[in-house]
Amino acid sequence: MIQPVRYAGGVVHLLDQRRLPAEEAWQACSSVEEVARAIETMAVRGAPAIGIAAAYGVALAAARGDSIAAAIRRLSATRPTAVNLHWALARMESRYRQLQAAGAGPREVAAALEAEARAIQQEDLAMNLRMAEHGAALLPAGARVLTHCNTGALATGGHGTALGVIRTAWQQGRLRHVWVDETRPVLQGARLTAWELQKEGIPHTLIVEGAAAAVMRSGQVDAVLVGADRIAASGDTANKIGTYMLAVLARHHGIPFYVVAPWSTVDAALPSGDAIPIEERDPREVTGYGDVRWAPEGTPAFNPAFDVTPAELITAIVTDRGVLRPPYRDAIAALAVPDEPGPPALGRPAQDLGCW
Ligand SMILES: CSC[C@H]1O[C@H](OP(=O)(O)O)[C@H](O)[C@@H]1O
Repeated sequence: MIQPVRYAGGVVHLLDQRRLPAEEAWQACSSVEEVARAIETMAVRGAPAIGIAAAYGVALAAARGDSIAAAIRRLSATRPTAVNLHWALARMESRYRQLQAAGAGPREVAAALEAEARAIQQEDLAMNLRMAEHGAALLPAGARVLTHCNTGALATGGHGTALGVIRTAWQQGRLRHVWVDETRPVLQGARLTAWELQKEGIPHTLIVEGAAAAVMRSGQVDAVLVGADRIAASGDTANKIGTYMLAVLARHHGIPFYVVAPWSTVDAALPSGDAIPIEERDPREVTGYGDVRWAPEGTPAFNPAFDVTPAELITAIVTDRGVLRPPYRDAIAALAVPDEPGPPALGRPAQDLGCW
């Protein structure tokens, strides 16, 4: 099974997703700064996977006797939209406060924080497997689905979210074909989803985003499956740029539009999608790729990494706790666990936890 994040002996090992599919290269991060830069440059990416990487970054800080507070602050500042990152850091912070209150020494703290990060990773895999069963049951036999970006094992603790549903549907013999959106500008679909599907022999066809409407109109799509980076209490969902466009197209063509995400992606404290921070990335990701520039030098470009799909365009939200149907505010409230640690309120910097 593909696991893009590993940890051993105070080093975070990341399968460098910028270099896939050409080469499977691992990056060894021996400092919090290296982990933070790997998240910012998308060497590791995908909402759950960056949460897992950040959690191991905190464990790495403890193993090296570095400031936990400084590590959490730095890692919190890497990418704003994916709530899993902030949820994971809040959980690591909470565990560290417990250890401090108990008077734990440095070695005990390091071991406990490594165990907490490993639990986050293992729980994510378990959530994905549960979610995939819920999602596959929604698909007709012989389903032809369209998916956006990469929501597979590369983006999570394993198996995947939307792509996890696709994997499970394939294993159950319910899936016929996958339309893979290339997903400009970083091409997570063309580079990463195609790589994952090819490795498992799952039938798929790569398309440019601009072809999605025609493919839907041709009657060759039974469902659209996407992941999420943050789901507000209203059900409004932030996901990779281009998702909102697919939701509008799916509604126009009468095709079910499913969001698939673990509960760690739900930000129940956020009333609506209007307040979800949308990461803006380097315009050079739009004007070219790597060393190749296709727009004229100096061309202005707008590069939001995500957009928000209004809840009314979402047929169902598939989570590890079950399938949510509208009205989502009620459905989310019904599944929320009272006093469950959630992500910090938007914009709250990591509290100073005190340093050694
Ligand atoms: C299960 S991954 C969720 C989400 O993360 C991706 O964003 P990025 O590649 O920028 O990290 C994409 O929005 C996926 O749908």
